[in-house]
Amino acid sequence: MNIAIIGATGYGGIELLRFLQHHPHVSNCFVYSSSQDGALLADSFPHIGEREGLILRKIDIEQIVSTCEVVFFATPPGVSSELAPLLIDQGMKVIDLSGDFRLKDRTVYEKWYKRQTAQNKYLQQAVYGLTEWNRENIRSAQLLSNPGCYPTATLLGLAPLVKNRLVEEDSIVVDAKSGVSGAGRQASLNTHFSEVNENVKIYKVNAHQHIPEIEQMLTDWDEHIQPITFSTHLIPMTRGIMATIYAKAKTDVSVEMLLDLYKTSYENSTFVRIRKQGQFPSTKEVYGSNYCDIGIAYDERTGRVTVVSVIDNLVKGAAGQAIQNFNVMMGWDETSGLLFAPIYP
Ligand SMILES: NC(=O)C1=CN([C@@H]2O[C@H](COP(=O)(O)OP(=O)(O)OC[C@H]3O[C@@H](n4cnc5c(N)ncnc54)[C@H](OP(=O)(O)O)[C@@H]3O)[C@@H](O)[C@H]2O)C=CC1
Ligand SMILES: CC(=O)N[C@@H](CCC(=O)OP(=O)(O)O)C(=O)O
Repeated sequence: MNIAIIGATGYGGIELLRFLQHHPHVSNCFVYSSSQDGALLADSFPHIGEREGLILRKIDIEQIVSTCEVVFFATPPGVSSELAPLLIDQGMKVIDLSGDFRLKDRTVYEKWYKRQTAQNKYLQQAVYGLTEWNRENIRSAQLLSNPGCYPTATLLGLAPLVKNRLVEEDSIVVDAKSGVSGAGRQASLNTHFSEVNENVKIYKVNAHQHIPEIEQMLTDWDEHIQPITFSTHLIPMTRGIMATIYAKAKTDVSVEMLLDLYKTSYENSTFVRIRKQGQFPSTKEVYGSNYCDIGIAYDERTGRVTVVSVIDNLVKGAAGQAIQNFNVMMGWDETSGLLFAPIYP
């Protein structure tokens, strides 16, 4: 199968290439750029090596349709909403790593992203790719909207609690931290070394674009769920997200019962690993891999559950989950090309 990657000169795009070049069902990856037509991808990323000979091509829809079967977008907001419909209308399969197709209500997208997105019919057609909880719909998807990095960690951590109505609907608080690669490769004031090093910064307080994405999924699972408190922090590391989630239990629960529930919920999900009682994951334990590791505690004094969920933002939070969804869409083993162990230390 031939694959197109649009946005290959960015972090999400180059991570897609890292996995897809070794994928058992992919023969060729073609890489596209809006700014570097004809250049070697190795000029942007010398680590891939010039011998790979990957030349960046101009984004030409007709050329892509005639060469490739599946198109991945790893582009900033506003790009896929413009280009993906042209591919969809010609029967192509599209997997979008951006937020353009994640929110079903255009007015909600416009409020949080402060820009326009695609026509409603494409938003309704898009299938949300939180793989572990939407496999049936993903199998028949033509337009796959890959979840955001923070929503992936948060929703995988919350799903068993919310789906089983175990927590008070208005009690969910998420404290999340991310490495700097989550902001992409382009330099900015907020992400340059001396701003980030030896520093922890909270950002987009009560205004993060992932809040409506998380709430959309939670209310699909339980319509009574109330708005959540969700805070994001930038921390001095390259990759990784930790979402620490707090919620008040509705009924008497125990940590043993919660661990059993999580293990059962994810028993058929290779990429979600539940820690033993008293053990909690750290971001390095999933670095470079498609795993989401989860630890759980219950405080009998407060009646609150704490869930700790970690992922690599560029893998399970972006390229890895996109390929997991690609595998499901194509009817292959969900883990194809993805069973790399985390890099440790
Ligand atoms: N980084 C992360 O951890 C995650 C990112 N995402 C999402 O994935 C997408 C890509 O993110 P990331 O790789 O980090 O971003 P980067 O900024 O690293 O890369 C984005 C790439 O998009 C291309 N691009 C820019 N403008 C245009 C345009 N007008 N038309 C076509 N291509 C364009 C650029 O390549 P060129 O100039 O060569 O065209 C650029 O290299 C974003 O929407 C992001 O929100 C989702 C989850 C996690
Ligand atoms: C560290 C950092 O800046 N992270 C980004 C995550 C970007 C992302 O995944 O946003 P999309 O919803 O557009 O895909 C942020 O917080 O906005």
